[in-house]
Amino acid sequence: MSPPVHVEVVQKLQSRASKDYIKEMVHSLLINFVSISPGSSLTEKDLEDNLDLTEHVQMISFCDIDHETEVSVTQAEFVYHIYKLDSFGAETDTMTDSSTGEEFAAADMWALPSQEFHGLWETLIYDTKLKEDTVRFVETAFDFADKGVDPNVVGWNRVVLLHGPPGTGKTSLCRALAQKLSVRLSDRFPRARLVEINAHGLFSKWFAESGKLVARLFERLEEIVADKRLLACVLVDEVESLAHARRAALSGLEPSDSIRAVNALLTQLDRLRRRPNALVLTTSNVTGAIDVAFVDRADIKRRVGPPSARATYEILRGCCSELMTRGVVAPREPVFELRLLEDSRFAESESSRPSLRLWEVALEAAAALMSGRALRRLPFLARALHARQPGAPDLLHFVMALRAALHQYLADAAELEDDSCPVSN
Ligand SMILES: Nc1ncnc2c1ncn2[C@@H]1O[C@H](COP(=O)(O)OP(=O)(O)OP(=O)(O)O)[C@@H](O)[C@H]1O
Repeated sequence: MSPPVHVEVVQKLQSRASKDYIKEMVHSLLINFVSISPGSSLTEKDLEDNLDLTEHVQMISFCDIDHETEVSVTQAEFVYHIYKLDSFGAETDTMTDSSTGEEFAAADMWALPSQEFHGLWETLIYDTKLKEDTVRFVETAFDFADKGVDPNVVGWNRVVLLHGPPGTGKTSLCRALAQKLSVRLSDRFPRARLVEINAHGLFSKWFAESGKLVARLFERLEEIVADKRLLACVLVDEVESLAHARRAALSGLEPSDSIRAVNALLTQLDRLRRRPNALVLTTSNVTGAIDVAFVDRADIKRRVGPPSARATYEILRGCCSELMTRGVVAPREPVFELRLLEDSRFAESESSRPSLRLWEVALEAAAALMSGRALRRLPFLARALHARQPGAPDLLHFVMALRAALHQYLADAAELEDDSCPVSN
């Protein structure tokens, strides 16, 4: 039997309807469809003919984790996730250094699913199964925890490490993953939080105070995880900074307080990962071994690299579509899916020309190992510097401007390298 299709339904904040009522309405809509396309969504505009639905529903999305191709509705089993997005944004947990009175952000905290991360999952494009695998790993780990599988017999844990070069989407993927889990696991965990620990900040300044700060931070975390029906995702970005701080302390460059603080943080994280409702997410820009024993134990370790040519094309295609939707590039015309270009054997026609030029830009950018972050900046540079006419450029002109922006970016990066400065991606 094929896996169910997960249908994610965002309920409007002001709607007071019950989840069951919404589920029934959405189900009655879907059974009239012939097939469902995983990864696609229905926005309010698509639903505007159905007044009942538009009163309560903001968006319906079909999850692409379990299916790659169209699913026929007659054969589909639907699993519904009805949720509202939290619109309060991050709550910053500030701490005060008692010796100087200075405040600094020790952690940011979001209630999930959050408005801020809505749609983030879809914007991240990898052509390996990185996103899907990561969700499955974590879901399996929660399932093992639920069933009481002894981790000493079958090795598993809920520590994720994403490592790779800067700007490749590691932090974004951790946030998107936490959001996705808060939706998919909402039966088990009706409440969810994401806590981002500013590890770099914790250890960069107040070494003497760090130990106390860590202790206070974890007291708060303990309060959060004490609620067993709450999914607590704790993100530690640039986890290698812990190893650096420890090494610096060991070599006598930093006061010995710092080593105690780093060790305290690692011990606390280690304790946290044993809580059945906690998930520890870590990222690192260091690709080799990170000398932090705690991270060594992560079962879920994945390298996140710069986007391939295919993923690059998809990222730029999404940027072009967004700019056409907003009228920055006009008129609206199709940017072909790569699959369509391949089906037509890359034959050039009036309508395929912009897509073919875009594919050439993607090939060049991927060959230069350009990061996702740098790619997402190219359209802005293209419009600002290389398509400067007063009116909106058409798609073909805009793609040529993208190519010019890419060449300028590569030339600037080469110059920076000549000056032996690290290139910021
Ligand atoms: N594969 C990708 N697909 C789509 N967007 C991407 C991809 N990789 C990076 N980006 C975009 O690049 C930006 C930076 O991503 P993010 O900060 O998550 O990267 P990172 O790897 O954590 O970087 P750093 O290590 O420097 O913090 C985000 O806006 C993200 O959407």
